[in-house]
Amino acid sequence: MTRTHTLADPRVEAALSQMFARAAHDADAAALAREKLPEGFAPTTPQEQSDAAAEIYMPISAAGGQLLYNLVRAVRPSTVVEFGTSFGISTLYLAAGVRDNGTGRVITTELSRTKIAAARRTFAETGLDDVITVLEGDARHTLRDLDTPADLVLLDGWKDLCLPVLHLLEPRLEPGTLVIADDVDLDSLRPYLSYVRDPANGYQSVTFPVEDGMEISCRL
Ligand SMILES: C[S@@+](CC[C@H](N)C(=O)[O-])C[C@H]1O[C@@H](n2cnc3c(N)ncnc32)[C@H](O)[C@@H]1O
Repeated sequence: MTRTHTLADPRVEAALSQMFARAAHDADAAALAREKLPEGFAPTTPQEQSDAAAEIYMPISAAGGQLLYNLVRAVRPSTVVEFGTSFGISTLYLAAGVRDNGTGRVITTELSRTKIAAARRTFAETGLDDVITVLEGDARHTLRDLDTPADLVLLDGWKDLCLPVLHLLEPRLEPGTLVIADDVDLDSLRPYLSYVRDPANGYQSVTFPVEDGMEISCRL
């Protein structure tokens, strides 16, 4: 018997390949963003950073996405929470896993209105919009009143906010919940990594060597 999966759905394959092709031009888009923020990212607010970066995809890698899909299949989460939708590449991998589980949903949050509009179109075109809820705004507010446990978490927004967002979600993490963060090589993720790698804080954490590295932390 041939088995298939939603990542092989032509609509999903086409959306992912188009978005990865556009993301290949991120360096050009980043140069334009730097012109909008001549003093750099540091003195600006997360909203200003997101507005300046509205054309930049900054996606997880395809291999990272396949890892997320497999984790969703294995964990069978009722609720996946994602911080940092961007144009929706990682969200599609998560939602494909949810679709193939036949149960669950993805809640994702993003600051850039431009990106949210594009991501919503993509979610509808791929037929995955019924399992995705997009929360518009700052994750520190949109995820504050989450009314359910977060059964699998992807933290991929601005790296200096990953630790505050984790703290916000901690009351909703049951023992055994996996929290995944992308881009372990970035300096701005260091405070987060120090926290989840210190067993005193209640995680067993491992760096998974997929492309630029994902930190997978299990809530104890
Ligand atoms: C690295 S990109 C996410 C890439 C996405 N996960 C993917 O694989 O395509 C980070 C995104 O997080 C968003 N972001 C940053 N800080 C945020 C915040 N406080 N609340 C919501 N979204 C935020 C940015 O606007 C940006 O689009």
